[in-house]
Amino acid sequence: MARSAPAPNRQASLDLIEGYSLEMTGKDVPSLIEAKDRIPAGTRINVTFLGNEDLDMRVAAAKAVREHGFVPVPHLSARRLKSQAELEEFLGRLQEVGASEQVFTIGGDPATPEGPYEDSLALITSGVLQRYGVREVGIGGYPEGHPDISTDTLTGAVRDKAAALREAGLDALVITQFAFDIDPVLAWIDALRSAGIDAPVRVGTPGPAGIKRLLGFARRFGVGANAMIVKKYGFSLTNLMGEAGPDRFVDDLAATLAERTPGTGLDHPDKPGGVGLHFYTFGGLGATADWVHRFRAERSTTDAAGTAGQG
Ligand SMILES: NC(=O)C1=CN([C@@H]2O[C@H](COP(=O)(O)OP(=O)(O)OC[C@H]3O[C@@H](n4cnc5c(N)ncnc54)[C@H](O)[C@@H]3O)[C@@H](O)[C@H]2O)C=CC1
Ligand SMILES: Nc1nc(=O)c2c([nH]1)NC[C@@H]1CN(c3ccc(C(=O)N[C@@H](CCC(=O)O)C(=O)O)cc3)CN21
Repeated sequence: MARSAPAPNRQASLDLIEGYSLEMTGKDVPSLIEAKDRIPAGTRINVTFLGNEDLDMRVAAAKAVREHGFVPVPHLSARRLKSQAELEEFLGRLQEVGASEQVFTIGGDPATPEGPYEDSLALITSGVLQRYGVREVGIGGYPEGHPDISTDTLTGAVRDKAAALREAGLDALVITQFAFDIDPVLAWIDALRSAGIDAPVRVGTPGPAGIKRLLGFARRFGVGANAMIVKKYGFSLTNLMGEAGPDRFVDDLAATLAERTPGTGLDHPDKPGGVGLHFYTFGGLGATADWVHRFRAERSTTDAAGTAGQG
């Protein structure tokens, strides 16, 4: 039986949303330019490394992120890199545009590697990243597992990557696969902390988007979306028209984290032990930026007593 979340806690929701990060693809530069005035300066924006983009597009996207006053976090997809030379070319060009300090290393969807890197650990231990000014490395986390990879393998991989980053003197953070259900996310954060990993966690969160599109990505990436889960999230499988936003997901996650030992959980997402949000902008950067503004406004209103009340 699903745990019922505590009553919404406005301040906790506002704390959790602080310092959120966004994700865009190499094709989303027009969307970034359209939305740039509604995204807080200094926001971290990840740039995906998908099969249907090329290096020029990825470098141009990271450059645009930097030029508009945000922090670019380019993805390095281990299995999609054809050689060390390609990795060095990509990192060199990112460094030239001031976009190599923070990267996100990811295994890469190909079933077999296209080059020398089997997984994201191989990129971290290659010794190449530091040579191009990389200071911080994001790694993936899967509260609900992965369709092609066992949970034991994934757990071992997070541990090995965190250890390798510590050894290499690189900062680490974990960005989780998106979810519609906070229970597996909270259990996964507890397991990470019990394993002694205090890297900040950015919880993957679906930005507002069409319900059909959300379900399409959930199916493609192995994210739980049964009738009970999506009902808690705020939509119904019997009506796939319309849009859904993460309002309840963020409120429930924030209120639950806030109930925990003070000083854990809701610390700023860039501090060890902290938890923040990473939005997968399936419906567009602008739609996600607008959603954040509305979400904040609704929770910043003061009640009759003139204070930002609880719940
Ligand atoms: N969480 C996210 O936001 C994203 C996740 N992914 C995908 O998640 C998967 C895991 O990536 P990481 O967490 O960096 O794992 P990883 O690179 O740390 O690898 C963990 C283990 O899974 C194996 N593995 C990695 N990719 C695989 C694949 N495509 N098929 C079968 N086995 C694979 C590795 O050999 C290793 O033993 C990759 O397929 C990656 O493309 C891709 C983009 C974003
Ligand atoms: N296992 C796994 N693989 C992934 O590639 C992946 C995840 N998980 N977790 C979430 C992120 C987000 N990802 C994506 C992938 C495509 C679009 C997207 O908007 N695609 C456009 C056109 C293609 C493009 O713009 O690149 C689309 O309309 O599908 C967004 C986020 C990839 N990601």
